[in-house]
Amino acid sequence: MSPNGARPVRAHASVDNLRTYLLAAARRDPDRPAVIQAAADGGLETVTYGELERRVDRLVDALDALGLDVGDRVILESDTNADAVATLLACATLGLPFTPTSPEVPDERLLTIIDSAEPALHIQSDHGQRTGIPETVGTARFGPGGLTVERAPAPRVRRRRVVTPIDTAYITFTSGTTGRPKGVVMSHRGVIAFLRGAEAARLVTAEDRVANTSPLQFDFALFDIGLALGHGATLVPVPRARLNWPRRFLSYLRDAGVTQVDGVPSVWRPVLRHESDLLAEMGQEGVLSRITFSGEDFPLDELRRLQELLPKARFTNGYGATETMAASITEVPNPLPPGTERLSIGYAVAGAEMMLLGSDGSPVDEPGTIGEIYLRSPSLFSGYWRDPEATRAVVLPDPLHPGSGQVVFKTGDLAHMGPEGELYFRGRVDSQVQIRGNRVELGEVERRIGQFAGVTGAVAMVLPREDGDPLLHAFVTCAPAGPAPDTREVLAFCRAALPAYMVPHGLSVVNEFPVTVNGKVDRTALAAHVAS
Ligand SMILES: Nc1ncnc2c1ncn2[C@@H]1O[C@H](COS(=O)(=O)NC(=O)C[C@H](N)c2ccccc2)[C@@H](O)[C@H]1O
Repeated sequence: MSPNGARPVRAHASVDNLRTYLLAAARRDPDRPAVIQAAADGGLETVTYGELERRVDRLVDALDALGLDVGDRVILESDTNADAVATLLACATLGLPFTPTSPEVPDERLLTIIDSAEPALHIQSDHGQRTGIPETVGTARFGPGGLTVERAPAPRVRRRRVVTPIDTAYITFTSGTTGRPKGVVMSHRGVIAFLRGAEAARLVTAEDRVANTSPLQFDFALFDIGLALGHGATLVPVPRARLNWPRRFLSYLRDAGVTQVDGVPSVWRPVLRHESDLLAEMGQEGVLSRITFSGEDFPLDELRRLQELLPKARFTNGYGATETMAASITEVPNPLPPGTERLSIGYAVAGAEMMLLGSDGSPVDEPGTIGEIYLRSPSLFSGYWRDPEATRAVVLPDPLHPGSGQVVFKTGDLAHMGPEGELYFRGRVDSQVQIRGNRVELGEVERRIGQFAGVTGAVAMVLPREDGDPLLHAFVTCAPAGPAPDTREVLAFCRAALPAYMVPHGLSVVNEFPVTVNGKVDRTALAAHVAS
């Protein structure tokens, strides 16, 4: 019995709960490897499904003893590893929503999240460095030995007894474009609905070893955990430090026998730049059988170079927003047919539906015409944490059946439909820019610049200006060997093929593109580059 006499809360094995869904393989074959990870001695260690479940249950008992109530929040700060997964599964078992964050998230952002989430507990790993957690929050550490409580959370009376599928599994804070981060509240039912929908894409079998390269606060990491464990496969978390050293990154993948690598496009940039030979060697070995990416457009010239090095691998484009975990999983042909201008984001996963609406709210079903993607999905989030107004702005009555009570998610993404109804991403609604009254598609400018000899990457954006038209500016990276391209020549090259209003006003050569903590191109940092 727990301290105040209540029956301990548990998720019953029969209902949808992250723990039951992700540990199902432990029932089937507890000796299979659940996680292969870097060991303290620099080698690799394996945690089986049986061992993982033992760690979960030991953490459940320790957390249960703290007398937290279903719905009390826990901040889980860690790199992705077996003990972090055990901790989030222990939280799921007890109905404690976890807010994932990672060591590289700056202090003031963590404090903003704590201010919003008002968590009962902050848990970090044994060797976590975080200090300065407010007194109102309990603190603890986890490790292979279990949970060590440093500061017990404030006592509370337990009101709830059971954990239900619509209870919150996690709240992940996105860096919303407007400063204040928004807490995306995902229920057990929602997360499992997407993972079940993704099963139909048959990305993974139990023999696969899936490398995760995203930080825990990015739901691409949570998808990787769900995908690997949900199929009884093996999760291989890649330590952050390895990602910045391409040779160490590739040797880690090889040593761990990784068969799939999940990551945003930027994780491949250093490898393509510095270790293409080693990657080509691995491509010939044929162990790497699938590359799954998401988060932003994969620049096509980089994707083509990656495909040349991995001719036997399959490529998958995962599209969607944290508010529904994701929306579509689409096979990308390898090699890309010549002349391909954009990647398809295909069709929504089983059980969900993407539709295009025009700015007047009417359905767009004319191939080639741009509309905004609205998503009907069983994995729709529960809402933004304590922000009903922001929720109402994106969870809308189904425009096709307004009286039905159905709701859809307004994605803020634009797309056009292809001949078979498959969708092609055309940027964000708020990134459609007008230059001197003309709509400019930044991707088109970037594609043109990318064709200039020696340019390896291009990012176009408008720089805000107090007075007068916003200025179109482009940033390029170039091959390490060759000379930096002459900016005047690049602009002349644009003028030869683009209307005048689409020719950048300025062009900067940068060594590499800055990325956000989630690994996406950081356009704010780029703009600051020019301001400085
Ligand atoms: N494959 C894409 N092409 C092009 N633009 C994209 C793409 N995937 C997102 N995006 C963009 O990123 C936005 C969502 O950003 S997010 O909320 O941080 N979520 C993600 O980036 C990852 C997403 N939750 C996810 C998790 C797990 C598997 C697949 C996808 C979308 O609305 C798109 O604008």
